[in-house]
Amino acid sequence: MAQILVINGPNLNLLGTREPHIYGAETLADIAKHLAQLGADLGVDVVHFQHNCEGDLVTRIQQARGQADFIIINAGAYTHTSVAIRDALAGVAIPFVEVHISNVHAREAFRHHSYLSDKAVGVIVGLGTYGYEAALRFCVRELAKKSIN
Ligand SMILES: O=C1C[C@@](O)(C(=O)O)C[C@@H](O)[C@@H]1O
Repeated sequence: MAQILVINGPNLNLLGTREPHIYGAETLADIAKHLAQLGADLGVDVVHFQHNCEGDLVTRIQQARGQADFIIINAGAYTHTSVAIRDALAGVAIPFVEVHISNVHAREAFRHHSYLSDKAVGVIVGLGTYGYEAALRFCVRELAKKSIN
């Protein structure tokens, strides 16, 4: 069964209570549960990982080599700062989709640049927590295309 690794970075463990006017009321546990259920319906294994530390995120990306077929990543604030996470994603060469709950382009200028976007297969911003579901559906479609060809 194909594996899709969902990675969430710093402060996303606070979803539900963190600036709900920006990030909504859903918790990370709600999102993880929903994605696991959707993954089961779509026939893929969804593995979830959250960490607040950059090095742990890098290590988890490295461990995905040979395991994950796709990565969905919301690197939180590290999106805008982390060459290390960019290098890890490039290093393992696993296709990935970058997700942001908020529309980062409608926010502070420092959120407009991402160290990940030009390496991503695609980027989803501003769709709220539905962005994760959209990303998962996209990944499953891509994997199905690959297995047909
Ligand atoms: O932590 C986050 C969350 C975020 O990645 C989002 O999902 O909208 C946007 C980032 O700028 C911010 O630092």
